[in-house]
Formats: sequence, C-alpha cells, structure tokens
Amino acid sequence: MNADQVPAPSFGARLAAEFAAGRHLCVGIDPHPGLLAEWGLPDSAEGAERMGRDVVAASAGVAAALKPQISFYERFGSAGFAALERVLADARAAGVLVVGDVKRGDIGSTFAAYADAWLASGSPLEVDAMTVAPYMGFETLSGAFPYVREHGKGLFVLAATSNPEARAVQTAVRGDGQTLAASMVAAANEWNAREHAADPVGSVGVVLGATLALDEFGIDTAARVSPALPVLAPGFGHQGARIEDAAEIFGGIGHAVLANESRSILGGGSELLAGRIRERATLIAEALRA
Ligand SMILES: O=c1ccn([C@@H]2O[C@H](COP(=O)(O)O)[C@@H](O)[C@H]2O)c(=O)[nH]1
Repeated sequence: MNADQVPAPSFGARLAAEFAAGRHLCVGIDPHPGLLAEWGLPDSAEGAERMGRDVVAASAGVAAALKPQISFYERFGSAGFAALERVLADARAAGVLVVGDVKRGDIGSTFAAYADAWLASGSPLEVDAMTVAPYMGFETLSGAFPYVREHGKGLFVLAATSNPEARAVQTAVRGDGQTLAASMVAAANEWNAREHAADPVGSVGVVLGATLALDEFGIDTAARVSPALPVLAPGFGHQGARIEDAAEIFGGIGHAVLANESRSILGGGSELLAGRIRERATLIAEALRA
C-alpha cells in the first residue's frame, strides 16, 4: 500500500457496522434441486444463478450478509462457477457482505492458494470472508492472514458445527484439557486480540451451530472478549433451532452473531422470498436486542 492510500476497513469493523444497524441475519444461498423446482427454475447453472441473484436483490439493506454455499454451484463445473461469479458481482454492487461457505483447509502452501482464490482483490470469486476448516492445524490458515490483516477480509473457522456427527470429533479433549472446539475459539480470540486489538469486533470468527448445547463443547458463552468474537451460526430454521431463541443459545457472545438460515428462507417459491427475509431479519434483531 502507498503512503497516500487509505487502508481498507477491517472485516470486523464492517461487521460491527451491520450489528450497530441492527442487522444480524445471514441469508444462505443454497440452490438445492428441490428448491429450484419450487421456484420453477431448472436444476442447472442458469437456475442456480437466477436464485442467487434474486436472493441478493431481496437481501440488500435488510440482511447483514449472504452465505452462498459453494457446493451447489460447484456441481455444475465451470458453468456453475461462472454463475457464482455473477451472483458475487451483484452482491458487491449491492454492498452486501458475502461469506463464501467454502470450508477450505489444507497444508499451508495449498491453503494459501485457496485464500488467493476467495480473498484476493479482483479475483473473480472474491468474497468478504470465507469459512475454513482448521483441523489440519490452526496455523495452516496463515496464508489467509495477510488478507485479514491488511485487506479487510474475514475468516470463519469451523469450531462446533451444527451437524450431529461433529460431536465425537469436536468435543475431543486435547492434551492441554481444551476441547478441539474450544481451542478453535481460543485461537480466533487470540488472533483478534493480537492483530486487531482496537476493533470492536474481530475479523477472525468461528462457526458455532445454533443446534448445540455449546457448554457441552467446552465453549463458555458467558466469557466477554475484546474484540468481540464474530459467530457464524447455522442451524436455525430447517435444522431445528429457533431464531427467536438466539439470545438464549449464544448468551454473552450473542451480540456478534450472524444467524444463518437457508432452506427455511428459500423454500416455498420465489414469491415468499422477500417477506421471509424481512420476517427473519426482524426476529433475529428483536431476539438479540432483548
Ligand atoms: O456447522 C455448519 C456449517 C455450515 N453449515 C451450512 O449452513 C447452511 C445451512 O443450511 P440450512 O438450510 O439453513 O440448514 C448449509 O449451507 C450448510 O452447509 C451448516 O449447516 N452447519
């Protein structure tokens, strides 16, 4: 960066602005074949693009973020990626934060290439934040850290995921007595405190399923940290957690929650989309305000 260039606001600062405006909803873009059929769209890259672009248009100014699930575009190969690129371009133009649900993880040098693909400025697949799988070691994620530190990007590290199969792995206890899930929360908090101490909200967050009893994963929701830990919370709606219960589920860390719903918003056809987004956005805002 040249001396006269203004540094990009951090991802955490951009999230904090969304929260301050009362926006906590993250709308999932998951073009399942069944949902495409309900919308009268073909199960093709074109259908997935139409759904994605309609979700962007209906979410701007209402939702805090969008979360495209990459697998539903990847299944169409290069046509799917081209479709996704146009969805992402719409989101950038609309100014909505995008969390790419890509769940990438690998040895450090390979992971760095994933970070280039999803976080580099001007990349066709550029998003604001990506989900990452840290189970090859938290430090394997370091190829993404320059994007987070200097270019306003964010990460959501899988810690305690919403699927029932996760429990056996993520509640496993390490030599230092921490569960694997809690160790990812601690690593994210340490990174934020070390690198972005002045921000109200960190740029490295965690994925915590809304379907879980978080204390059973060794996660203390009463612990106040600075910067606040951003939490991407899937599991509301179709998976059973109620968005109205968000404050109870997340306790003291609820003020930095991005509550995701995908199928429960997208189901029933495109006519219901805008109303469902507004309804869920209001419910989560009220739940967390209370
Ligand atoms: O722990 C996790 C991590 C990611 N997901 C993803 O979120 C959405 C949830 O979709 P719903 O239709 O609201 O159930 C989906 O893309 C998952 O892959 C998750 O569910 N749990």
